[in-house]
Amino acid sequence: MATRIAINGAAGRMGQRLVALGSQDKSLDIVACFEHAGHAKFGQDAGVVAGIGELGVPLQEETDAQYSAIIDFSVPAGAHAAVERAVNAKAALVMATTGLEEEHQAKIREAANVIPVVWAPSMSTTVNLTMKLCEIAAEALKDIPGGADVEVLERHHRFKEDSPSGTALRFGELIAAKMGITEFVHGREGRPGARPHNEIAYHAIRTGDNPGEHTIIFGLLGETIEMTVRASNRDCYATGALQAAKFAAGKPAGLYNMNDVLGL
Ligand SMILES: NC(=O)C1=CN([C@@H]2O[C@H](COP(=O)(O)OP(=O)(O)OC[C@H]3O[C@@H](n4cnc5c(N)ncnc54)[C@H](O)[C@@H]3O)[C@@H](O)[C@H]2O)C=CC1
Ligand SMILES: O=C(O)C1=N[C@H](C(=O)O)C[C@H](O)C1
Repeated sequence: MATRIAINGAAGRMGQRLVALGSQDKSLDIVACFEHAGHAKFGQDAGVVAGIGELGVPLQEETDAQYSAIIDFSVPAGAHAAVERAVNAKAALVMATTGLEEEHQAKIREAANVIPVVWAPSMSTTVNLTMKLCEIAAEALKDIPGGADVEVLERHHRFKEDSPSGTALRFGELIAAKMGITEFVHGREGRPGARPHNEIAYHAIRTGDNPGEHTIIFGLLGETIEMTVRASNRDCYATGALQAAKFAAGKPAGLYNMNDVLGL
């Protein structure tokens, strides 16, 4: 039987790709498409808005439909609403929105006591694989003579509201945990002085319509290793999120990540 899903933020850049790809997947049934009532296309058919023709599901704030998973790609307030919807519906939650304040993050952790939650800053297979590779590099380089300097560069479209990306922050956290790094900086200017080893720096570039790329640099004295992972469109995130919804629906309550979903 198909997994019945709801999409939160359904008229957004990601929401539209979820509607388009989810509607082609015979193992899924999109039964609700939530949007902010102030959206210019609120009330219109979600499939028409996504450019795939009539889906029979409007952009709405409420639904009577039953669903077993809800996927959220929206904004912090929308993510908060998605948590409440998931808990009330006893449905699984796939949380993809980034830039969440601590209060929103606490709500997600609390929800995971009663429902299954897949929470990840990137639903992409190659990004999650690169995270694993960076952990291997960090472990190998943590005690290298002369030290290894770690910097995380990310590039995204001009419309992105949060910086640095949630993915960049996760790369930094994972590497810091392996290397025992405790300081984080965001860009540099003036005369900050010689670079300390106990620091990871983030650099966020915002141009055009870039769907997302991350470069992680481990700079040694005499050689450098860089890992770059790059999306050419948003479908890598959408397919990962749809896979996460199928994975989580019906699972025991708890916090899961994309390694669980992808078996990494
Ligand atoms: N985890 C992942 O793999 C990925 C995460 N993201 C994150 O997803 C989020 C959304 O990204 P985009 O689709 O590019 O943004 P977007 O701005 O195109 O879409 C957000 C949508 O949420 C809607 N919205 C606002 N308030 C809402 C509410 N209260 N309830 C329901 N919907 C509401 C907006 O009207 C808009 O249509 C961002 O935080 C982004 O960083 C984006 C791509 C991949
Ligand atoms: O806003 C985006 O577009 C993206 N956001 C996510 C993030 O902040 O990490 C994931 C992806 O890089 C695209």
